[in-house]
Amino acid sequence: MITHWPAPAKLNLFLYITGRRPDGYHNLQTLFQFLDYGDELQIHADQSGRIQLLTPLAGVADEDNLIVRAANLLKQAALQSNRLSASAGAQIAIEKRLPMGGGIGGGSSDAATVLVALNHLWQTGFSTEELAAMGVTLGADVPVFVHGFAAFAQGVGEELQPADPAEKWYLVAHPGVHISTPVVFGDPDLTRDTPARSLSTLLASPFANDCEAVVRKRFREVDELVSWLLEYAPSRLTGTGACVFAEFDTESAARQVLELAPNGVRGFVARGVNVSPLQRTLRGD
Ligand SMILES: C[C@](O)(CO)[C@H](O)COP(=O)(O)OP(=O)(O)OC[C@H]1O[C@@H](n2ccc(N)nc2=O)[C@H](O)[C@@H]1O
Ligand SMILES: Nc1ncnc2c1ncn2[C@@H]1O[C@H](COP(=O)(O)OP(=O)(O)OP(=O)(O)O)[C@@H](O)[C@H]1O
Repeated sequence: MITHWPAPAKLNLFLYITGRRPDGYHNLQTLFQFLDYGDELQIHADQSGRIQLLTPLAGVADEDNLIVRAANLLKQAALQSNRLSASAGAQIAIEKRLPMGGGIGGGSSDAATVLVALNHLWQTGFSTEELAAMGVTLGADVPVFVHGFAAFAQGVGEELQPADPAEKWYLVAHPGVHISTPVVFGDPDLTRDTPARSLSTLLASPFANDCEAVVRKRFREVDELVSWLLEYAPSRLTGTGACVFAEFDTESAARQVLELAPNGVRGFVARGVNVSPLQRTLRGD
């Protein structure tokens, strides 16, 4: 019985905005890779009929917590298709390591891990596609975490195609500011007209993030952090921020720079991986 389930972070190695849909959502071309670093969940299935979160998150009501929402979503879908009895329940605890709202996918990854883990523990037999379809209702990034392979994503992030980018070492740093995703996507100066390109063209071009210019303009802390990291390595924003990452060939090179980080900057060093730690756990690797 698996009891410990990883919820890894992700990076958007590149992120381009190719247009805006009538409903206001943006069409993206982005390359997702996982990190071998993240939250860790302990999950025990029981017969209490209840989803119990043993470790509430500060500032997030339990019913809004993506962990609880994902568990309830799976349970409802399983009840409706007669795969589960109403007495099915779970106790879930999380060791939260990922900064919230950092653009490294913490909440989405927690949700995906709960979907995959409870589908396994409750033996509800949903396919990966079915879990991803449930997950996208919780957040645009949940499907990539459910599938568990590095991916080139298009549409609003739901069209996934497996990819195999180099597995570099990253210094991921948080400048200590909160950045709201809708505010970035709503900025009038956001670049929204980058021409769509093929994956092979994108892989052969320098990687960039179309959100970075407006985020650097609005947040001096991000601007300064990117400028500082660029002195050492190729560096940019992930998602809509606030985290930025710098890319290195070795772990020790990344750690050396982390030790020099200015006051107020929190960070960690992790390896980029193309198969997610969640997939490895499920496969028993
Ligand atoms: C930018 C990424 O971090 C790339 O990985 C994600 O697509 C963002 O995913 P997320 O934080 O889960 O965002 P969601 O909760 O799905 O969307 C938050 C808000 O951001 C805007 N939004 C989000 C995704 C998208 N493709 N276009 C948008 O315009 C919408 O206003 C939406 O209401
Ligand atoms: N389990 C959870 N972990 C983190 N945040 C959660 C969780 N449940 C709900 N939330 C809410 O979701 C918000 C966004 O959190 P998250 O860490 O997923 O953002 P993010 O890293 O910006 O995600 P993305 O990279 O997908 O944009 C938080 O500010 C918090 O209010």
